[in-house]
This record gives sequence, structure tokens and C-alpha cells, in this order.
Amino acid sequence: MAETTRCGFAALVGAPNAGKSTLLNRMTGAKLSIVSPKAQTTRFRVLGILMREHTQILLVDTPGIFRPRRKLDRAMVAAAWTGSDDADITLLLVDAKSGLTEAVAEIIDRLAKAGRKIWLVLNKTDLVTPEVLLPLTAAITEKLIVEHVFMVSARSGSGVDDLLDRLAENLPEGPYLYPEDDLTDLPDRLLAAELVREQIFMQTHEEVPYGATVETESYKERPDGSVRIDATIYVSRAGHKAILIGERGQKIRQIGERARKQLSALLERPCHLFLNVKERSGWDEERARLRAIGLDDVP
Ligand SMILES: Nc1nc2c(ncn2[C@@H]2O[C@H](COP(=O)(O)OP(=O)(O)OP(=O)(O)O)[C@@H](O)[C@H]2O)c(=O)[nH]1
Repeated sequence: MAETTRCGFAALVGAPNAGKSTLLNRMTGAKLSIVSPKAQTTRFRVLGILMREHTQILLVDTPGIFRPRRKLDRAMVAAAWTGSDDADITLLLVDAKSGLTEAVAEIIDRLAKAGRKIWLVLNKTDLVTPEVLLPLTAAITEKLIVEHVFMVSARSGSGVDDLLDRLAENLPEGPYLYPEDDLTDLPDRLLAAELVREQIFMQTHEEVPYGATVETESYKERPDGSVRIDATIYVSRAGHKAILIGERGQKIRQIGERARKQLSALLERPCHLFLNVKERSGWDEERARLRAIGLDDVP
């Protein structure tokens, strides 16, 4: 008799910097979503696909939820909530060290109204003493009905296996939606742009990374098995362009070099990456740019 299979979506919802991307990467065992110590680095949903026994778990990473001001921010927030609405189980990720902040309280209010099936995941337990976890859980469950509570450290991996086992048991029965060896539905060209953006976050400071967006202009597979990728970095201010390029082009070379190495490793083939920096004030208000980075339903 054929084995019963399960397949379903689990959305990761949380305040900026709760550790969603780190957890997603830990769960899938691959570097799918970009991780950076700066808040609001995730701009669109990334799907991590992972197999656990006879269950295919589809993980949706969402941007941190915060009060939107710019059109870009509003689109990010809308994308975050769509992720949660589509999911079978919503994992509310809370940074145990920061605790029940105002941002967390707002998310809780919204989740309470939506009536979703929620699992509370307290993250960064490596940073706190165990005594803070129970009162924090109590404070949250007073406002929101949650089905299960997990204590994890996305960084060390502690508690993550248990979370995965429980997810695998609880997702609905059904056929797999993706091939078993797929890792993500993130197209390679979007992955390339994300890796460049991650390097901008790591190698520049203050508003520069927030004012920059990256688009893959062309993605060509060559007969020798390598890929040539041309990407444009759009910046909203002239000053930022100079910073990104750096003295004698040193900064942009370093950004390109590191992104290229990671991309080659992920795609398992040699990559040639060409970067171009363009100034485009107000790009973050433009619909076409938002669409190019995967945010099309701009409210
Ligand atoms: N000590 C510790 N740090 C963690 C843990 N999980 C994440 N971090 C750190 O917290 C910071 C934010 O992590 P991200 O995974 O980028 O957070 P995010 O929720 O995806 O953030 P946004 O993309 O801004 O929404 C990074 O510096 C991580 O290294 C953890 O379990 N323990």
C-alpha cells in the first residue's frame, strides 16, 4: 500500500529581526533567505521546500511586519500578511530576548483577529536564561490562542528538529506540490539579485543599503555550463552611488566578488557576475521596480 503523504504551508511571521530568515535557513539546511543583522532585509516571500519523512513542508518567509510608510514598505507588509493567510500553520516567531515589544503586540492583535492556527516559536533562547521563557509565553498566550509553544535557537539549531517533526505530523494529507529534491521556488535570477543585496547590506552602512535595490537584467547559461549574470543596483541618491562604487571601484568589486562566490556555490556551477550602479531617485515609489523584486500587489 502506498505511504500516506502530507504537504502544506507554514508561514514564518514576526517582527523585524526576530530571526525568520535564520530559522528558515536552519530548517531547510540551505542558505535561501538572506540574513543580515540590519532590520527589514527580507522584501518578499521566499519559499523553502523541505522533506521530513513523508511530509513536504513548504516554508514561507515573510518580511518583518512594521508600520509602513513608503510604498515599498506597504508592499512588503502586504506580502507578509498574504504569506500568513495562505498558510496551513502560522509560526509566530518572537525574539525571546526583546520579549513582548510593541511590534510583537501589534502582530498578535492582527493574528488574533484573523483566527489562524498559530504556533508560538520563541527564538534566540541562547541569549536568555530559561526563567524568562515561561512568563513571556504566558504574556503572549493571554492575548492569543496558540496551539503549541516551541523554544528554539535558530542560530544553534536547538529545538528546531522538534519543531520540524511536529510540523511534519500536523500538515494536511495530500500529494507533494514540488519535486522532492527542490529547495526553493525562488528563481535563480531573483536569488542572484538577493545575494548582491545581501552583500550591500554587509558592506555598506546607514541608509545606503535601505536605499538600494537590485535587479537581474540578464541571466544567460553558457555552453560551457557557466552562467553570466548582469545585474543593476538602483540607488535613490547620487551620494550613495559613489559609496557603492568606492575608491577606484573597490567596493563594488568586493560586493560582486562575494556575491559571485555564494551564487556559484548555490547554483553549483561557475558564475560570472557583472554589476552596474544607477541612480534613480524615487525608485522605491515606482511600481515597475516593485514588481521586478517580486512585490506586485501594491496596496
Ligand atoms: N543569538 C541568536 N541570534 C539570532 C538567532 N536567530 C537569529 N539571530 C540573529 O538575529 C539577527 C536577525 O536575524 P534574521 O534572520 O535576519 O531576522 P529576520 O526576522 O529574518 O529579519 P527581517 O528580514 O529584517 O525581517 C541576525 O543578526 C541573526 O544572526 C538565535 O537563535 N540566536
